[in-house]
Amino acid sequence: MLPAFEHDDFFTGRCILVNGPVIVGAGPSGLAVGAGLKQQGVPFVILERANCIASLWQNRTYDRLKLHLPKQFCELPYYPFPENFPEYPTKHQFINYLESYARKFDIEPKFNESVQSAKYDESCGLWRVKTVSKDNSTTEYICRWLVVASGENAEKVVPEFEGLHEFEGNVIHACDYKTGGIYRGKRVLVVGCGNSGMEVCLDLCHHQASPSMVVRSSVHVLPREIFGKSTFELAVSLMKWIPIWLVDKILLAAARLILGNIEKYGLKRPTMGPLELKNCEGKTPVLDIGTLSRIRSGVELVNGEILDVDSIILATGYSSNVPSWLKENEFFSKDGFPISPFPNSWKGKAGIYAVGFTRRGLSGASLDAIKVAQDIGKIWKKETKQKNHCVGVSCYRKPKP
Ligand SMILES: Cc1cc2nc3c(=O)[nH]c(=O)nc-3n(C[C@H](O)[C@H](O)[C@H](O)COP(=O)(O)OP(=O)(O)OC[C@H]3O[C@@H](n4cnc5c(N)ncnc54)[C@H](O)[C@@H]3O)c2cc1C
Ligand SMILES: NC(=O)C1=CN([C@@H]2O[C@H](COP(=O)(O)OP(=O)(O)OC[C@H]3O[C@@H](n4cnc5c(N)ncnc54)[C@H](OP(=O)(O)O)[C@@H]3O)[C@@H](O)[C@H]2O)C=CC1
Ligand SMILES: O=C(O)C(=O)Cc1c[nH]c2ccccc12
Repeated sequence: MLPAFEHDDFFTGRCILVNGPVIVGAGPSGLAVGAGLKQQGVPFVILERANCIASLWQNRTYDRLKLHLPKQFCELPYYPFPENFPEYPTKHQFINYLESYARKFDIEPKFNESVQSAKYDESCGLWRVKTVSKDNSTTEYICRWLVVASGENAEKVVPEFEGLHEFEGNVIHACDYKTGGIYRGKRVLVVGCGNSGMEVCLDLCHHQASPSMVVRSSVHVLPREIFGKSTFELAVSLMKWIPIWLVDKILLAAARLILGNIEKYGLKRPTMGPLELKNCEGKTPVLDIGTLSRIRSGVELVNGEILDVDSIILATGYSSNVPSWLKENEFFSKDGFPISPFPNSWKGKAGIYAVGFTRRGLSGASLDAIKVAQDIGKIWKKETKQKNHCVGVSCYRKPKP
């Protein structure tokens, strides 16, 4: 049955019926679901607001970025990284991999289509997904399944603070920072001490700028490696055997041994351990790739002082944008993340799915993608078989004798 149009919902653009799921976002999550569906012969449409795949990686990250988890935790399903990739691939290597991933599975997202709203139409049991493109034309996609893969980092968080509007220097968000060339010899205030803030500071140091970092609350900094083994890998192995709080204790002891007492640089540690904090609140620990040694080599601690700076970089994080377009309140909460925690966050009612919202980076996204593609594939095949059977019956004509 085709959807009934409501009075208050008058729509003038194109209308496209999709025989399969609509996937919102062509980042690693959307591509991984696409690959799983392609393998089963299930048709789908990926809607992407940018003009390329993985726009977070291509357009909103700095040049020097490398994956900070070892490569085995960052591969997408069904297609491994090339063998010559280093332990921590560069962003360019990762982007090349994603491009070949899309090519391998013949995934062609619809670019420049930003999803403005998605609503379940109970009258026909279908999702109605409206997009607007660059030329302002609108399209409505109608489908049985909706896969939300728009990312945990869809929008930048830009805080308001006193004096920001009067400040005459240059203010950017970390997502617009590429390299420190233009900051040579300048005093730069970096607001935020997550992985972005830390790595932007390090890059500024490499470019002979003088960064100061605002540390609002507390942060766990861990060495990226512990005795030659990736901290993340070590944590994952330990968690199979011992409780998470004990793993945290071990990580913190190792961090103390390797990094020393970081509190003396003004970096207070949260009371909860690093992995528990990541699990409970989604706050990612900083994996140090050299910033700490720069702090040691001489950054002053400023507290309540007035700082004279030339530029500001807001490394204040990101948010999901799902609440701005998804008209639904059972599966996603107001913060733009699924209400049910991992591992039950991938499937909702009425054909809605979420991929890449478990705060477990690329490995979490891959796990979601496999489950979602399998689930949709199973239902799609069953329904398609039934439909074909029906069509077969209705088209049957008794041959003339
Ligand atoms: C600087 C940085 C470094 C990171 N490094 C690592 C790492 O080393 N290892 C790791 O595991 N994770 C890392 N992450 C986490 C990151 O979330 C994942 O790497 C990955 O990008 C998540 O993929 P995704 O497809 O879920 O989201 P995204 O990559 O954000 O892709 C979502 C896509 O959806 C599109 N979109 C959003 N809203 C709409 C809309 N309304 N309509 C249409 N399209 C829309 C976006 O344009 C985007 O292309 C990093 C994150 C950042 C910010
Ligand atoms: N190499 C890599 O792989 C990298 C990975 N990433 C990943 O990208 C994701 C996003 O990281 P990131 O961009 O660092 O964001 P985060 O959300 O991790 O960190 C944001 C930081 O900004 C601070 N902050 C927010 N608002 C304010 C404010 N108004 N005043 C002062 N401080 C403020 C936060 O402080 P508070 O804690 O007090 O809220 C926090 O320190 C993470 O998952 C991270 O791991 C990022 C960079 C590199
Ligand atoms: O980089 C990110 O955003 C990630 O979410 C990767 C990640 C998942 N679990 C972690 C635990 C410690 C450090 C990074 C991660």
